Amino acid sequence: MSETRTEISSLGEFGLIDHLTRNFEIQNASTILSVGDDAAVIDHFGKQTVITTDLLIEGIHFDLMYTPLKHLGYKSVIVNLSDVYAMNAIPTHITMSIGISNRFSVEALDEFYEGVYAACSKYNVDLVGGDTSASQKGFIISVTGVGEVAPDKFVKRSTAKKGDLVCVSGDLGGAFLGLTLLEREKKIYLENPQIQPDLENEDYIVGRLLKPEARKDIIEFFEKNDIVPTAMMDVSDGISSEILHICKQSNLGCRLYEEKLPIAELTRQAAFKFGLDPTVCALNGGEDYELIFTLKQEDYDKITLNEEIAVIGYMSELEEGCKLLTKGGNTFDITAQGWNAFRG
Ligand SMILES: Nc1ncnc2c1ncn2[C@@H]1O[C@H](COP(=O)(O)OP(=O)(O)OP(=O)(O)O)[C@@H](O)[C@H]1O
Ligand SMILES: Cc1ncc(C[n+]2csc(CCOP(=O)(O)O)c2C)c(N)n1
Ligand SMILES: [Mg+2]
Repeated sequence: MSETRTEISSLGEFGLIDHLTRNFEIQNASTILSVGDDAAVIDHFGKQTVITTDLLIEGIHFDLMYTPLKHLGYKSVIVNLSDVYAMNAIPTHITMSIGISNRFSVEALDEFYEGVYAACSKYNVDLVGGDTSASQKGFIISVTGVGEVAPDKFVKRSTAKKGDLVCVSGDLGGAFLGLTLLEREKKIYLENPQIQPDLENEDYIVGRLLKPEARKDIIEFFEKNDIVPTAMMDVSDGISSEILHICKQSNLGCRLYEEKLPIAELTRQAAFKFGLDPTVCALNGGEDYELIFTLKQEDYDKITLNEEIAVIGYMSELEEGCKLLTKGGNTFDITAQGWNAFRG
């Protein structure tokens, strides 16, 4: 960020909006009308439209003490696009609404929007509107994403079938360990501001928290290989919570295998350093923004080539419950211990 500090009041609300959106170029033919009117107009030319919205609140979803604004702008878009991909759809448009306190300067918001635009450009999404307001305390962000999908190719949570394979993309638990590390360093710093944060060799887990990506590649892989998952959702709260949503909504049980859970070596090492069980971090951590999905068994051969996809179990009868088979041969009930903003 530059050294100058421009007060938002010097631009006014409309001046600020013009300032923040002045250089943005439209990338999608479906964007008929963008920023500047009462609403945007989108024409999806015969495709179906998916729409999803997310709220991010300072102190609940992010801490500005260790979150650079550019990363926050990027992540705010990513968490939303992840929900669009989780419907097997391609995101095309977002709106971005912000509530800002007078702590923020125009330069600070420029930095946030640099991240927003970086994500839009990487994922070919147009920012077509939003809303801007003052907030008495804390930074509030609301993102709405719109995407398109071929008629009836969208994938719900409720349509898994007995015997289907349970799969997950990427690896799990890293973001939670990044958060654990940054919270620890924050506490040390607050107790003794002379001590510099010790983040050496922790780029991977910190990156998983602060700069997640959405799994566009997995949706493109499905399209290319003629795969339509039977059910899918994204992993924001932790896979234990997410698989229970799929089971409940599909009226089925499941059996997952601890040894099959994809956990990066760097995540495993970080867990041991904190005296935590990597499996528990992978199951309950949250903010992985990976995709969990179920597939017909006959699609197994098609996915073995993709190293970014792990088969972690299968769907069973409702009566069999939702179980985790441990490396030691024990069976546990999977419980929803994932992230919950309302837990006291
Ligand atoms: N205040 C609300 N009013 C109306 N619908 C809501 C409200 N809050 C959530 N929903 C809807 O409830 C469903 C579940 O929402 P939830 O936010 O738990 O799922 P999610 O989008 O997968 O989670 P995440 O926010 O972590 O991405 C979605 O269909 C969502 O649109
Ligand atoms: C300061 C701070 N506190 C907690 C967390 C952890 N966290 C925030 S949102 C979320 C899951 C998805 O939320 P939602 O379901 O609301 O989209 C998790 C695990 C964090 N990153 N920063
Ligand atoms: Mg979701």
